[in-house]
Amino acid sequence: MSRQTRAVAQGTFDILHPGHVHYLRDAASYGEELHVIVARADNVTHKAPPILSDRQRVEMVRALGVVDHARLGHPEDIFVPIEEIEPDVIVLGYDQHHDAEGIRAALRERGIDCRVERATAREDHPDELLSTGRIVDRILEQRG
Ligand SMILES: Cc1cc2nc3c(=O)[nH]c(=O)nc-3n(C[C@H](O)[C@H](O)[C@H](O)COP(=O)(O)O)c2cc1C
Ligand SMILES: Nc1ncnc2c1ncn2[C@@H]1O[C@H](COP(=O)(O)OP(=O)(O)OP(=O)(O)O)[C@@H](O)[C@H]1O
Repeated sequence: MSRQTRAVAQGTFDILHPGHVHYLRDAASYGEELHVIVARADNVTHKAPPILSDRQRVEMVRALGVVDHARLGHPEDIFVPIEEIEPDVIVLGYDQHHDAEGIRAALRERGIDCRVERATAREDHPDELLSTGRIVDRILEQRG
């Protein structure tokens, strides 16, 4: 029997919101099995560090119905989990700072045969806060 096609999504996933659910559903539509790599807090250097622990963020992502497998990322080399998962496609988030061409080049260099696609954004709705940063700001405004 042929194996299921694997899609990979990745991110910090600190304080889950419907934007995360949209991304993971979109990523899941690229394959039959969705694997999620949760960034280690030590590697989140491009924005404020996550509020919740590595362990808690992985547990919450793993509990989502759309997710088949979730794991904590590697401490140093983001391509180690990719080599282990052997995905058919990596789906970048709509606003993820990673450059798709740069990732494709790194994959080629390592001999990994895998597509790189970009997910769509969830449309803003007046009753939704679709950003962890904005949720934290709202908490500080209302409870700080
Ligand atoms: C293909 C790919 C693999 C990744 N693997 C890891 C990893 O092994 N360990 C890790 O800490 N972060 C990993 N990341 C996450 C990024 O390093 C970065 O922290 C992540 O995009 C979080 O940013 P965001 O929440 O703003 O999207 C990976 C990202 C990509 C695109
Ligand atoms: N509104 C949204 N629509 C679609 N995808 C989203 C949305 N918000 C987050 N994502 C995606 O979810 C993944 C993880 O996002 P991340 O953990 O950085 O959350 P965030 O809410 O964007 O954080 P912050 O507000 O701190 O920047 C990223 O790939 C990101 O593109």
